[in-house]
Amino acid sequence: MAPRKLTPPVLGADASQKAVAALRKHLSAQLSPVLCVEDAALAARCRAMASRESALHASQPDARQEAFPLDGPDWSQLREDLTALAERTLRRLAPDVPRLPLDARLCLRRYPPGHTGQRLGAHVDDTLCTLLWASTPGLEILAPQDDAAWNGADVAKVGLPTMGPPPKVVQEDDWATVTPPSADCFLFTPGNGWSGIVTSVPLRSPTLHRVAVGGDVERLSLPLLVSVRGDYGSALNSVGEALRQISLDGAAKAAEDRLSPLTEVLGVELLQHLDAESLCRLNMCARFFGEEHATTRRSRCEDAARERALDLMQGHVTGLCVLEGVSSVRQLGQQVFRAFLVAFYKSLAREQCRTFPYLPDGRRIPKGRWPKWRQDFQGWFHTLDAFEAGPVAAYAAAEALRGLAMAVTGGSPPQAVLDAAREAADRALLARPGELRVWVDTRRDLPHDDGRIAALVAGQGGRWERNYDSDDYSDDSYDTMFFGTATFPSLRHAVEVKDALRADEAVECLSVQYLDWERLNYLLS
Ligand SMILES: O=C(O)CCC(=O)C(=O)O
Ligand SMILES: [Fe+2]
Repeated sequence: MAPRKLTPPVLGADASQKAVAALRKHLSAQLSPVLCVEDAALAARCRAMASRESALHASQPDARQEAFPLDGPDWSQLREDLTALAERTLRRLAPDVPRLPLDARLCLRRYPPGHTGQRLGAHVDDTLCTLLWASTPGLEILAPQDDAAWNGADVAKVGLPTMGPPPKVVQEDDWATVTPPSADCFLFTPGNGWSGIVTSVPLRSPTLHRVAVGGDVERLSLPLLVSVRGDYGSALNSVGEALRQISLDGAAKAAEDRLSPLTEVLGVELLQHLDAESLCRLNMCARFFGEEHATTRRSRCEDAARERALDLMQGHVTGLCVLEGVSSVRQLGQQVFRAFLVAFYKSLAREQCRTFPYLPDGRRIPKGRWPKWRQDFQGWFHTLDAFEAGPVAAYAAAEALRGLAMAVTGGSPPQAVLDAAREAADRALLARPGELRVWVDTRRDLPHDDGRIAALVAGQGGRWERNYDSDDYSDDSYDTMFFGTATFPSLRHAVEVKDALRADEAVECLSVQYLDWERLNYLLS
């Protein structure tokens, strides 16, 4: 019996809000959801590049399926363009999902002619989502006749050994062949990581699929496997892994067994003591199995994160509360509050690595730790994470406050508000962790003064190094320059000794290496 054919709905470039809402419903309702995404130019590029690449590889005798890694600038460019299409698709379906950094893998699969039956076994992709171009149909998805009798846990168990009750078995006629409506289509399918991230489009299950293709035609495909990169990616993935375990080992029990028993055992107060990342992980679980707060409709973890972030913000937005005539950050109007968070994030993204390269525990701040876009529930974790990271957040908050005070008052905020923000920024700067190198210009290029300067610097735990003129090959011993560097254990150490250093007759002036770092120069002057 020829397999049934199934044509997925198309997400057109000009789809209305209503059409997109219908597609979301479709994704949520299907056991193995698939959408088509059209892009004629990209599809044509895939076709041309896939056949060119395939021609470079000799066929293995009897291979039912071969996969080739793709190297070189053309493939990198294509991967980027496909990833951009996947991201656009994702954002149209779930605009509330924060812009998480994505990673994508691309390979070429070749299904040589002359075989029948299954060519790539049934699986769910370990991705956030997958974008698939293929030269001909051949992808099959699970679409059982008794659809209503299946749930997500059944799909997760397909093909796996289990100790529990016998899993559902997929029959041959439970598969349907996906037939896109045109050759310009890509197939978009959610993977295992979807549900941990795209909570606004819940799924019955991610897409269980396989490839079965027969006949005399060679089939080529380019699957783009998209996942979330970085800390969040691994945090979310490990939660995804744990959740899969839970759903495999005891789905029925877990669905009933929400977060409340955990908090009953450990106490709700526990949530106050978790760091942002742990809270985020727990929240991910809570969103699956957790209890919502009856009035806020947020999960308990999300609520706890929000409360803690508000407490931490309280000290930083005093000036804003004064301007708005309220006494607590909780009373700030939603618009003002949002504007503050946007300004805070802008400032954080600008300052984090340059002014504050180190976290209080000595680690370097990883690039992109705080993404610019923070909305909805993950925003609270980013906010909390930032405020837990020491003075960098206090500095960003003070900077944000100053800009916002200007905007709120049409350019003339009360001096007291500006002064308070300035003071908060200076305090944050003085608490900057990590080494600081100070440039010291001297009045003479003679090394005679070095002992004195070195002693002053060493008094604050620092070290002094005179710069040498590497081009000076003359045999006099004074091939030293008019400057050197003093490296202090922290900025505060430098500020402690700056007056004594500047008072020394040998010292001309002090500066820090970043010339646009005006405030620090001011503090050191
Ligand atoms: O080749 C195909 O059409 C599907 C490939 C696939 O499912 C995968 O690479 O995960
Ligand atoms: Fe796949």
